[in-house]
Amino acid sequence: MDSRTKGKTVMEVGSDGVAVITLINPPVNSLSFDVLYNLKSNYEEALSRNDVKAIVITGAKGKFSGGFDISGFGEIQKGTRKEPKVGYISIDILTDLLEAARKPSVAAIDGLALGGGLELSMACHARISTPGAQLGLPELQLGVIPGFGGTQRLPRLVGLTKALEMILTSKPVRAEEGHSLGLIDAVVPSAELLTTARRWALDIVERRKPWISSVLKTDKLPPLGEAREILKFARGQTRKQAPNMKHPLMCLDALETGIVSGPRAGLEKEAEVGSQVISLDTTKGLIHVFFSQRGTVKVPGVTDRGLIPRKIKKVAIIGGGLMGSGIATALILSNYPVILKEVNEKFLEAGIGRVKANLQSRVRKGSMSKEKFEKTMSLLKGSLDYESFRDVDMVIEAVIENISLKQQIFADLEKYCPQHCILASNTSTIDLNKIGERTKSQDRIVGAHFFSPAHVMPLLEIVRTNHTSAQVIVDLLDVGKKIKKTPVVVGNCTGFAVNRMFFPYTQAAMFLVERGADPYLIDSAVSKFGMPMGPFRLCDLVGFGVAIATATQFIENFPERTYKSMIIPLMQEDKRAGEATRKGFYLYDDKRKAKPDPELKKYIEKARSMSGANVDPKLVKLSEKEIIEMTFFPVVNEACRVFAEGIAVKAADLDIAAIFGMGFPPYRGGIMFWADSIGSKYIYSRLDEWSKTYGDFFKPCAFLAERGSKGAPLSAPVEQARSRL
Ligand SMILES: C/C=C/C(=O)SCCNC(=O)CCNC(=O)[C@H](O)C(C)(C)COP(=O)(O)OP(=O)(O)OC[C@H]1O[C@@H](n2cnc3c(N)ncnc32)[C@H](O)[C@@H]1OP(=O)(O)O
Repeated sequence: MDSRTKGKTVMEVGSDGVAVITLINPPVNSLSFDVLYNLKSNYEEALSRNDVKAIVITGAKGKFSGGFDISGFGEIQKGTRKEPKVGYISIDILTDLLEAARKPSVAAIDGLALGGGLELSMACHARISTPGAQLGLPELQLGVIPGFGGTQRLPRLVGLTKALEMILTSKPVRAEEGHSLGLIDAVVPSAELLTTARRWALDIVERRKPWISSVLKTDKLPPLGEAREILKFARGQTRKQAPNMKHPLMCLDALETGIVSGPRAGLEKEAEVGSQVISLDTTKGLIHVFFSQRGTVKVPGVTDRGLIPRKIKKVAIIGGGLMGSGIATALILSNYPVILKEVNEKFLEAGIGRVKANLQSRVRKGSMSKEKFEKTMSLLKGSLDYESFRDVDMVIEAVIENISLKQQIFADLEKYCPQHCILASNTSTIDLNKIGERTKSQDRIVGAHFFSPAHVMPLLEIVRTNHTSAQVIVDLLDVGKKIKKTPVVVGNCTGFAVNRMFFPYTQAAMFLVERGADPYLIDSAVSKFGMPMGPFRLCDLVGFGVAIATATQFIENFPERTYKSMIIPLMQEDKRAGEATRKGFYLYDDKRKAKPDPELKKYIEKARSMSGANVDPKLVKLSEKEIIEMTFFPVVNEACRVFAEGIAVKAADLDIAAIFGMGFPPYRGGIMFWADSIGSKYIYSRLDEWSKTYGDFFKPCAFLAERGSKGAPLSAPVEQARSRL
């Protein structure tokens, strides 16, 4: 293969007259332009050869195809590749050459057929699959649409309602379900896949099996009036669920055109819309996220040293509170035997009870069987001492944020655990060097910062000190993968990456409110921006106890840029501690529905007089855009510090940390990507102006000042970084 080309296809013609074309582009046989153009020429050759009666398309090494090569979209966006003529792939190649051919084709699907992969198979005249293969159109998740005919063929094969569900949720179905839906014609063991597909193709030639062009099918489509109602409902839902994104509605336009005006018009509309969506900002953001998420496991100097992850056979967790029990749940769900240690019987029972409740909720929802529940729970053992720690491979400490308590625990762990055992702390803010101060095991001390609830939230912040060994990081990355978390490896400091970015966000909100801005308008603007909730609603959810404990760490460590508001401590004094007490910035009813509270004014006014702040008429009347800038530019500023200090090695890691740790909207590409879409010059100038008016909380850091003065991108690599990694 030429080193400049990405993938290829090969064709072999058998004595039975079947040409087998194999897609080859490791690791997932993505459909690069090279693969697609090769496929076209192989296909043309097969059609022209007299010794070929039928064609089978398959993928190399147990995978049909993971879809169009996503980096191709990036090349078109950057202008490094010219986009082919609109409709060239979906109409000229897949419809007019492949589906309309006078020789039939069968797709032999092993492992997966996603996106363009499934669309290619739907243009064939039959599909045979191996058991368990994943079949789906996940394009919307990437900001694009199923643009290789998927908007037209899927509804015709599985019906409009199911097709909408698959396309709008981006969720794949397994081959067995695909078979019952009519998407797959037969499910056969892997060893029989090719022989069955070949025979099926010849059976079509001999008219023993039907010759079906999916795009021409109409039997699964509802009558026009009903179809319009279904699409209207889908549009309403989409507007509600994805108000800041255009591409899902554009995808529905393509679907509707096909149903109303026929498949040819539908394919043309799909091609037109498919080309338009590539240049949407939201699409650029989502594609950036796809590659950045996969990039977090590539840590220079760590994962490029050929280290093999050691097998972690048993894990111990210290502390069965909310975090400890969540972490235990995540681990046993991935088959790790776990010892949960507590200080007394009562706490231990409560901790095990929480794990049980986490699993029982799955049983109630039907996502876990009773047998699986019993089997999973049997992996958990309780303990009140360290005796059972003698053969554990990893310990995760998850007790309250108290430095001396943690120091004592780590000193004990060094005594009881084997030499190779990884000593991890789930601290969310405390410097790991301080935690390990009383041990000699600095090389195996690491942060494993989970987010609550730990068995649900996808991020795992792996915190590395200057002493943590590369092997320990590699081991933890492997555990992260096995428990299905997105890991981000960061350096050691107060708050690490996520909490350091989080902190200015809530602080900015407090600052604005003390100067007269309406907290409920702030929450509403931030939710419209795409965060799951605003900063005040979030403080209520997290609880004021946690908020104050975290704030204390920041006040101690970064006093020059900490805004000290008394709003939360004043409410806490009055036994308003957030959602758990049914009162915080909001009032909560029995169903936990939040309602604004007029009494809040009282606390704000008191806090204002304590801090000596005045109502600022300009800040009272902020537009939504200004609210977003004043709450998120301080986050960008802190992210820049984190990046410049080498706490994060890549700006893209901060994007992933912000998305999975803070709930930053993925379609904005993450905090640094979003900042660059606005421009460093503008962000710098705003922060600079605010810092002159309102003080050092807004002061742009040196990194932002330097890049802002040149208008340079914030996410460009840091040269000669004082990397802590
Ligand atoms: C009009 C048509 C449009 C389209 O078809 S758009 C594309 C639609 N397809 C998808 O959205 C599928 C995206 N890929 C995935 O969901 C997953 O991947 C898989 C389920 C296919 C495999 O998952 P796992 O086994 O966990 O591997 P991994 O780490 O996600 O990926 C392995 C490497 O494969 C690259 N990759 C995967 N899919 C594509 C693709 N479609 N185009 C380009 N690269 C792809 C990744 O980036 C990574 O690469 P590295 O090892 O260098 O990190």
